[in-house]
Amino acid sequence: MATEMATELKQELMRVRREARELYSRDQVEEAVAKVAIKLAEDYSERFPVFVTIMNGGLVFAGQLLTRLDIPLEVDYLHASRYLGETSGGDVQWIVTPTANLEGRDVVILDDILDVGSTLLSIIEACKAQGAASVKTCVLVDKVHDRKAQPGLKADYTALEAEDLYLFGMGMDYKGYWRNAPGIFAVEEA
Ligand SMILES: O=P(O)(O)OC[C@H]1O[C@H](OP(=O)(O)OP(=O)(O)O)[C@H](O)[C@@H]1O
Ligand code: HPA
Repeated sequence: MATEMATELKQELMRVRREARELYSRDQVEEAVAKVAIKLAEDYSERFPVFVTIMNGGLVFAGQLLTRLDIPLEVDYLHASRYLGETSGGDVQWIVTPTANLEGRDVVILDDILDVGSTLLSIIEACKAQGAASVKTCVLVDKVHDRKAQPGLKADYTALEAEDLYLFGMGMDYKGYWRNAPGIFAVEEA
């Protein structure tokens, strides 16, 4: 029954948070974000780029990063998802496309995590198809494993690396929850 399931989910969400392993504290994340911001500010200071955040996961990272960039830039977002509240991914589904005209623009895509990389690859392709002059990617965390959609796939800017565990916090969700967790946490197997 629906109510019983909801109770189970509530208990699971509390257990996952309680038992999670902190990989990076909020302060460590902020420090890493500040370093990436320095590089981006150098590279884009005179290019009037558009920074496109991938919702929902990219929200927290973008919020931290953008205010550290004192350069003229535009902010836009798109919503694409291939996990849809689950912990394993399917095909990338586009929910909202960017409103800015990307033709001729220098585009920087912001996201929380590069895992397999299918999401970023699909978005890079879509931005190029719209005529972007350049498309670079910037992620908060790169999950280290050998299942990348293309061997050796990396973002152009990476704040942190993490081991091959299911992560949440700083924008990354566990079953739709805990994006707000203050740090990067790994789910401990029950
Ligand atoms: O590298 P990949 O294996 O493609 O996974 C990375 C993507 O997965 C998550 O999004 P999700 O589909 O969960 O949507 P969300 O942003 O709403 O959480 C995350 O925010 C990335 O966009
Ligand atoms: O480890 C993860 N956590 C949250 N969202 C994700 N999307 C891809 N991998 C992950």
